[in-house]
Amino acid sequence: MNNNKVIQVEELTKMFGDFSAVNKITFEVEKGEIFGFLGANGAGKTTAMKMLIGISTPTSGKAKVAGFDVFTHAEDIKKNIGYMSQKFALYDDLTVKENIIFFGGIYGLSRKRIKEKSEILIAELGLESVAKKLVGSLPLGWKQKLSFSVSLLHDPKIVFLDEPTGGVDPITRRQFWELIYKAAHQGTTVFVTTHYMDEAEYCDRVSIMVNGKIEALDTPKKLKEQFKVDNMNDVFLKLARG
Ligand SMILES: Nc1ncnc2c1ncn2[C@@H]1O[C@H](COP(=O)(O)OP(=O)(O)OP(=O)(O)O)[C@@H](O)[C@H]1O
Repeated sequence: MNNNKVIQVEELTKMFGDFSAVNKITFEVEKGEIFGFLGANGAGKTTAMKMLIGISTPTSGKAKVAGFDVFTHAEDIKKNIGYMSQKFALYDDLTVKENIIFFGGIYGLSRKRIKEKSEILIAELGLESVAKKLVGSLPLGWKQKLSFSVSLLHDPKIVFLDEPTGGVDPITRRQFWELIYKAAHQGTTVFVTTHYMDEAEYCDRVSIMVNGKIEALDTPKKLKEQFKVDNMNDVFLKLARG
């Protein structure tokens, strides 16, 4: 595999009975790229992402993630990726520090490494004053930033973010995106689904799924040119709403 291609997908398909939830999608994502994965509700994003993170076997097609084949090496994929969603966050009844220690353990980090990482992470996020507080007592935006950092504890090549900023205000979302940029600058590939079109503008490239197919894929700038509109919201409306 070309080392710069962290995701390689060819004609990937998932059928539920006669229904193609994901219908022959083909794309590649490079190292350090922020790849936006957009589509209206029911377009097939979650189904596609589940195949890429190794928890759902495709019906047909090919896909490699972090160098591993989704058909034959799904377990290796799980160990080598980060994952964060709005729904799966941290444990509310553990403190900030305890969550880091807990997830560090799950990811197989040594005690020494967990200690180092937790100090760096708490300092980077400016969480010193709340390190011993229960995560449940923190505002949602802080939880999401912490959850993102925790998903990177084991230095994965790629992190999958499933609507990571749902429900928080635009300023907090912007701060969250600063963390995404930082991870990408350090070489982590970011695969992100979102319903916020301002966030689509922040991606290096964006794909838009409609009824199981990728109907458009390019940089936000080129997509706006192609559809002759001046924002991603209008690109999305033209495609996803017909
Ligand atoms: N296990 C399943 N069995 C049958 N149909 C399914 C199953 N999972 C998903 N689908 C269908 O596949 C289609 C795509 O669903 P999917 O959840 O992937 O969409 P999505 O783009 O992630 O939507 P959302 O933004 O609402 O999460 C939908 O029509 C859904 O009803």
